[in-house]
Parts: sequence; structure tokens; C-alpha cells
Amino acid sequence: MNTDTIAASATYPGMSGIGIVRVSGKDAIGIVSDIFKSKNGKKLSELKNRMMYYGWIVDPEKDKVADEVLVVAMKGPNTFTKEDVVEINCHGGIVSVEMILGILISRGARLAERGEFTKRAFLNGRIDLTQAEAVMDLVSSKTRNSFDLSLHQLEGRLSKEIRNIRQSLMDLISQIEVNIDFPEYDEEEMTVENIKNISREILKRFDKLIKSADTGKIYKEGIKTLILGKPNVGKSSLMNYLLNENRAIVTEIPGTTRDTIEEFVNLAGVPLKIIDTAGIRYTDDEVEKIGVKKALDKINEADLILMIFDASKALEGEDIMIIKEIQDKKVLYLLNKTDLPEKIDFENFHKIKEEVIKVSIKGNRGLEKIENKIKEEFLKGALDVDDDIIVSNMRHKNLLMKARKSIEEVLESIEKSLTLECLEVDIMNSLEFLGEITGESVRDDLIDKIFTEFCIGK
Ligand SMILES: Nc1nc2c(c(=O)[nH]1)N(C=O)[C@@H](CNc1ccc(C(=O)N[C@@H](CCC(=O)O)C(=O)O)cc1)CN2
Ligand SMILES: Nc1nc2c(ncn2[C@@H]2O[C@H](COP(=O)(O)OP(=O)(O)OP(=O)(O)O)[C@@H](O)[C@H]2O)c(=O)[nH]1
Ligand SMILES: [Mg+2]
Repeated sequence: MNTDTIAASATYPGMSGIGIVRVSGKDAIGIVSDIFKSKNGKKLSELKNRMMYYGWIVDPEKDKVADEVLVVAMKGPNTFTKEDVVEINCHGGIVSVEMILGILISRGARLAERGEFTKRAFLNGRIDLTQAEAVMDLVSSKTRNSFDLSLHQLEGRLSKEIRNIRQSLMDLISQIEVNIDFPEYDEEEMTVENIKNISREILKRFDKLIKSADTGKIYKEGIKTLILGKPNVGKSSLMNYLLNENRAIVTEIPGTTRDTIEEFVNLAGVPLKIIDTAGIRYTDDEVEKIGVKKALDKINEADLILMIFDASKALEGEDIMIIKEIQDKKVLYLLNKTDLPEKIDFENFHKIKEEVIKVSIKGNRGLEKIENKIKEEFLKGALDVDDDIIVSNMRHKNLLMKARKSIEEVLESIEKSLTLECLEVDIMNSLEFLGEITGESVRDDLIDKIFTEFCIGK
């Protein structure tokens, strides 16, 4: 285990009220004791645990005050990392934090890697891997719902459910082993029925968790929403309306938007990642061509497409080309510019004619229908963030699917009348996958990879 002492800024570098430098490891208190001059003259190591003290960080080499600070020492194991932790609250901005880090490093601390404080909390057993991942997700949350999902995960809701499933699997194994060890009891018939029933129950619990990931993905990643249409239909106007900001350039000239523009918007609790695109048409303009290609390339990865038609123009070849490109996707058809005399005719497109939402972006009419429709499409049947266990991490979802498959194999093996030992192997595999979620059975390189995606100082 790593026992060296690490240090990093816990606050974002820049103009802020205060900056916090966090130090963790066996020498944390000793190192800071040497450079902290408290107002009452006592050494940090002699001061009260978890009490915050006023004083100065002094650069011992230069014998010069580096900054006026508040310092708190927390003795392990009751700390974030379970090691001794010291937090130095200095003035915000980049100079003080950098200076204090420099002094700490010259006294034997080492700059922490990304996520290393949380990694230590995990390696030292205070939290499991799902909880460590939740710490990271909290920091990157953009909406209240996704924050709450992570907070519940940090509280250990998912860990607890996985522990419960593991327990059921373990019970299953002990049942089997009784039979293997004492075959003379000849209870095999009954055991097999029992195993089937318990396995089916476990499958249901897996299904519930796996299904919850649909809701989790929406809240965590947002609905990837692509705005498409031929030039000048009002795509950028819609983008600006949804963002409530003049983000994209709008002009009466067709072909105004060249590059794709991506922005995140919280639409009454529904997170959308909106992508405005270049109007799609056949063009000889080299720059525009690239934009059109980019727009078409985005279709594949979109969760939702907002396809806009211009009511004041006839349906054209470009419209029909786009309709064909997106026929396998989830699409909301919008008919814009309904304030103008209507020229469009959906004659050969009855489905679109029925579904199309009539709006006037310029006239601010009918736009609430878009929001309602999106909610209906994506959040109908969505789980409750506060009441349900929601899987919001794709790593967890994939492992749950693997763990589920192993239990399906148990049932298949029973159908094929395979031996009890074979069933045991399947159950063990399932346990192994669950252990990878919580971190009990996970390779070191994978752990390293997970934590390097964290931010510095976390
Ligand atoms: N100043 C400061 N604020 C912070 C953090 C921090 O590390 N420092 N946190 C960092 O993310 C978050 C709070 N999370 C924390 C989680 C556990 C412990 C901790 O010391 N746990 C001990 C003792 C608990 C107790 O007092 O009962 C333990 O679990 O044993 C501290 C902070 C947010 N705010
Ligand atoms: N009459 C009317 N004009 C609108 C409406 N919505 C947008 N427009 C106008 O249509 C023109 C084109 O709007 P944009 O939002 O730039 O259209 P776009 O689809 O992004 O166009 P490109 O980027 O060129 O593909 C602008 O002059 C808008 O003011 C509407 O509801 N009614
Ligand atoms: Mg545009």
C-alpha cells in the first residue's frame, strides 16, 4: 500500500475567495507542523484534532511568510482517506496555492495524482468502487437530478443492493455444496427446483437494475439532440430559443451555420445536449460541404432528432433526403414559420403530417409542445431519482449484464441436466462480475484507469 504523503489543491485554480490545499499520508501532520506558525505559538501536532487554527504558512528556506491561513489537522483513520489529513485554507487565486504546494513538496510530500485521495479512501476500505465513482460524478454533475443520483450512489444504495444479490448467490452456492458433500441425502431433485426458483428471482433483480440504466443514462449524459433541416428553416433560432441565449448566428441567408454547435441545456429537469448543424443541401461550397457532412455524420449517435420544416416553402428534395436518412431514429418533426402563408404539403408523408408540431420560433408560438413531447418520449416510465436505485454508470450496467448472463446460464445448464459443479461455476462467474462493480474483484490497471479520469485534488 502507498504510504507516502500526497498534496494537491482541492479548489479550482483561479480567482476565488479561498483556496484549499489538502495533504494526506503518514507525514501530513509532521510536514505541515514544520511550516505552520499558529497564532498561539503551538505546533500543529500539539493542537486539537479537527479544530481549525489561525496562523501563517512560513517558507522555512526563505524564513518568509507565504500566506495567512486557517489550518485543520485530522488524524486517521477517521478521515476522508483514512490517513492523517491536513487542510490548509489559504487565499484564493493561483499564487498562494502554488507557493504552498511548492513548500510542501520541498518538505517531502508528493503531488497527488488525479483522484488519488479518493483512491486511497477506496484502497483503505472506507468506500467501495461505486462510491468512489460517485464522488467523481458529483463533481461533474450538471443538473440536480444527476447530482442526486450520484449522492445516493455515494450513500451506498447501489452497493447495498449488489451486496444483497451477492448474498443470495452465496446462499445458492452453499445449497449446492451441501448436495455435493452429502450426496447420500439424495435431495438433488429438490435442490434443482430450489436453484431454479432462486435464480429466477435473482434474474428479476438484475433486470430491474439494468432497466434503471435507461433513466440513469438520460440524467447523467443528457439526451443527445440533433437539430436537422435544410438551410434557413430556423435551426439556429431553435437552438437559441432552447438555450435562452443568442448563441448561434441567425440570418436570413441560407447556409449561415457552417460548423456544428453543441450546448447543454436543462429543460425543466430534462438534460439535453443540443447540437445545431449546418442546413443540409447539395452545395459546391467547400466549407459548407464539410458542415453538411458533419451534420449527417452526427445522425448515428443522436438519441433524438428535431427535424425542422419551413411551412412557407414547398417540400423539397433536401427535406425528403433528410427524412430518409433519419427514418430509423427517434424524431420529432417540427413545422416552423407557421406565421407565414403555408405552402408546404406533406401529401406523401401522412405519418409526418399527423405528427408534426406546428410552431413559430420567431413568433414564440407552440414551443412548449416540444418540451412536453420530449418529456413524454423520454421520461414516461422513468424511475424516481429519490426512491429507486438507478444505475447511472455504463461500466456498472455492462457488468450487471454479464452477471445476469451467468445466471441465465445456470438455468440453461439445469435444462441440459448438467452437474451441480457446473452450476457452481456459473454462479461464481456472476459473483466475480458483481465484485468488479464494487471493486472486490477488479484488476489494478482497471482501478488505475478509473481514478485517472478523476479531477486533480479529488
Ligand atoms: N474541507 C473539506 N470539505 C469537504 C470534503 C473534504 O475532504 N474536506 N469532502 C471530500 O470529498 C466532502 C465531504 N466528504 C467527506 C467524507 C468523509 C469524511 C471523513 O472524515 N470521514 C470519516 C469521519 C466521519 C465522522 O466524522 O463521523 C470516516 O468516515 O471515518 C470527510 C469528508 C465535501 N466537503
Ligand atoms: N417568419 C419567420 N421567420 C423565422 C422563424 N424562425 C426563424 N425565422 C427566420 O428564418 C431565418 C433563418 O433562421 P436560422 O435560425 O438562421 O435558420 P437555420 O436553419 O439555422 O439556417 P442555416 O444555418 O442557414 O441552415 C432568419 O431570418 C430567422 O429570423 C419563424 O418562426 N417565422
Ligand atoms: Mg443555422
